[in-house]
Amino acid sequence: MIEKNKRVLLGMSGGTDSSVAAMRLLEAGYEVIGVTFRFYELNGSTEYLEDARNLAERLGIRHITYDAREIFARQIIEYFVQEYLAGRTPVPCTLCNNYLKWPLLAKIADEMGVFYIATGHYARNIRLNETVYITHAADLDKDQTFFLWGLKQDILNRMLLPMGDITKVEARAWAAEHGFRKVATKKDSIGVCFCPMDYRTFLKDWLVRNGQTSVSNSEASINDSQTTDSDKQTWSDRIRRGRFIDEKGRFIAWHEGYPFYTIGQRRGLGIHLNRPVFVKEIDSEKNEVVLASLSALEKTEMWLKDWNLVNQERTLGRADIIVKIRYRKQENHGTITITPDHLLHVQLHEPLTAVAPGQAAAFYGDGLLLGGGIIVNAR
Ligand SMILES: Nc1ncnc2c1ncn2[C@@H]1O[C@H](COP(=O)(O)OP(=O)(O)OP(=O)(O)O)[C@@H](O)[C@H]1O
Repeated sequence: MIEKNKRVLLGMSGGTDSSVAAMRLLEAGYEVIGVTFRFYELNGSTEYLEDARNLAERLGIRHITYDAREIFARQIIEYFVQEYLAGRTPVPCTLCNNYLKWPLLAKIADEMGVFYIATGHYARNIRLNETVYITHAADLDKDQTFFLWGLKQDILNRMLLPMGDITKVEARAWAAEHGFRKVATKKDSIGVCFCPMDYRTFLKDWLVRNGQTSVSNSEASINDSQTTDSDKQTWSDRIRRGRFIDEKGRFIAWHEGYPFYTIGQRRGLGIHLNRPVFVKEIDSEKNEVVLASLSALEKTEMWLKDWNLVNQERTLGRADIIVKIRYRKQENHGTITITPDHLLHVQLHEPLTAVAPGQAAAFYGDGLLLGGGIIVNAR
């Protein structure tokens, strides 16, 4: 058991939030060690590493880098692509936070004999009767609790969240007042870190690049050529022109390939009808995308896998649980139970549209983040 001293390992991305978090932890009297994970480098840029290093140097704190590119590529990027290829909607940030970022922080902290771990997430935590819960940030606009439902007590017990009590505007002002102009004026990161553009462009690039990788491997070894051909076949097979159909199976128009559409999507379908239509279903086997009116997308029940509940008593069977399937403000009410095959069943009290398999649902009650899971099915 590591002693709870005033040492903390902080994830430093080089961005405003984790930089201000470092300053706030120092001000609170902690000895801060910064770690920057190399997850993914957009266009090969390592400016974030330099920024984190420079800041650590200015603050006089120890800084290390940790190369997590391989595991990130496998666990997050490949999962992201495979989910779209399976006709589902992935949640890479949720997975990264719950299964990669926080567990890595804990692992490295353990190796260093450091108890506390921290990030610049906008969230707070609170201990109630020996259980630690995540709660909303003071800045509700920036609240990131939605991404943290999978964390368990081993992590929650050690978390410090220095940005939970301040707003982003205050964070920028704080950095500026302390003479850190670059930190104060950094742009907010938007969307998924490895895919800030439209995911369709990313998907196309990734598939082409991975197809090409196989080709170049086969050039190195002639014996590989058969595998390569079948790989190429798989990609081109999966992404090909298909049919937009209505709920009765009638042809509406051609689409570019089912992975380029998500449930609930209205824009960018490339078709013009005299009524608004939305993606209702994706059939990856048949390469068909069902379009329907918004009301046809309404669901009142969901089943979740890979779920986590911080406290079952506070969550199960209660009628006032808030269910969120989006990071942004949307919220709904539901009753949650465990099914005999160990899924979570969510009975929604008001219908929700655009519920997509693969997405996450998070639960809140009494102002606490109570857990969540990955949507397998909805009706
Ligand atoms: N590459 C990284 N290395 C170490 N920690 C990271 C890294 N990326 C993110 N984090 C940690 O996770 C937190 C949340 O990251 P996220 O990218 O979701 O938010 P953000 O608002 O862009 O944060 P920031 O302004 O600090 O970049 C960050 O504040 C930071 O503590």
